[in-house]
Amino acid sequence: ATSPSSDADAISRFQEYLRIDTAQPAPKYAAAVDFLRAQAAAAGLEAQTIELFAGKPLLLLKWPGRQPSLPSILLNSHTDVVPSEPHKWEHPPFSAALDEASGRIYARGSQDMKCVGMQYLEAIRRVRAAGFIPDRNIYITFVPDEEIGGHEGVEAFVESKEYKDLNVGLVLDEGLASPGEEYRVFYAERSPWWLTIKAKGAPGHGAKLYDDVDLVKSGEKAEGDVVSVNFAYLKAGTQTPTGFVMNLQPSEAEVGLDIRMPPNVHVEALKRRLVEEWAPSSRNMSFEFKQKGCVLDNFGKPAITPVDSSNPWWSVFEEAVKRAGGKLGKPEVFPASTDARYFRKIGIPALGFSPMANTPILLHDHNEFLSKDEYIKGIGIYESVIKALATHKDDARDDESRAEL
Ligand SMILES: CSCC[C@H](NC=O)C(=O)O
Ligand SMILES: [Zn+2]
Ligand SMILES: [Zn+2]
Repeated sequence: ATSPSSDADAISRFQEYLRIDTAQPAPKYAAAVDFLRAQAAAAGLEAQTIELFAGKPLLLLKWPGRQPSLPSILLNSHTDVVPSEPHKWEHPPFSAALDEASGRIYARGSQDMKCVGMQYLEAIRRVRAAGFIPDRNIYITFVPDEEIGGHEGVEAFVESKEYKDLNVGLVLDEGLASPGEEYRVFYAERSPWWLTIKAKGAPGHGAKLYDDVDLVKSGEKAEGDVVSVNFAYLKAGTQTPTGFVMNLQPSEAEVGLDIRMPPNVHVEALKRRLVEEWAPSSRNMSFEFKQKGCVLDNFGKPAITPVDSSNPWWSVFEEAVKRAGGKLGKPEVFPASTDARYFRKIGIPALGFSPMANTPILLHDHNEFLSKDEYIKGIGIYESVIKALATHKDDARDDESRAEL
């Protein structure tokens, strides 16, 4: 049970975390980890800082279970946030200003995803205080660098001895806010392919004609189910203090494309198109991937976490959300990318879930906010989810797959 005063304390702690400027490209990771270690101590959790790369600490917390040989649960969140344009915000992005009238807390990271990291900790404090002890080990990770691809974060972590020792059975990671009353949950995601295409040609008179770069925009279907191709930038032309020169054929042009690939997409067809149509070398064009996420897992299958009876964790999760009074929408493919892909790639089931209903989707946007009521409700959801996932069900009526848990 929660009291208004403990809720108020939880909100203050959330604001404190939000006030730490962990924006890329220079996140204050040390400050975040110091704060989180203090929170972990208050929640009675064991803490270990793992620095696989200098200056990129990954905080691993542990709540030991009664039966440590069971597969464990890993609750993941990233500590970094994307940059912001402060002058376009109503409240400074690291003020965590609480608008009293609306109850909204404004901050970069309020949705993506400092809320989730703190909600895990608050939920654990509450279920511990109520005397709950998990059967399986519960781990909580606070990871760096998700927003820049996770290469020196979770991608490296899942290959480490530290990770392998955890015997992870299920990962929870981030999802998205939902403007409606149903929470959203994600069982897969689109892979990021960040592509630059360069065109080279002879400089000279601007009246010479060259072909344009042929670019495609995606059609409209479910957000996560289509390939999307978005311009990130276009770099060309010759600039002088008075503007771009019109009658000078540039010798180089470059386009940056943010491509997102759904897990079931026909990768070879797109690659062929790229080589033959978008950047043919016969036209002095070249391309380079700045990011190229895997569509398939290490076993050659689409990197998807089953959300049916073949995945015994799924029904436990689904029922726990319901029990706490939450409604779940139909499981979706995450339209962007998260660290969950690195777990799915090595065959570990991972669900993307950020319990924010009745909330506009503002991740990476100006004036990102979360209302304090939704934040507190989310803690209640995690209390239910953590208790359910932490409990070993071995009664006879359960099917074989459930028994494996
Ligand atoms: C190349 S990984 C980038 C990860 C980032 N994640 C969430 O916004 C994204 O742009 O989807
Ligand atoms: Zn995120
Ligand atoms: Zn993000």
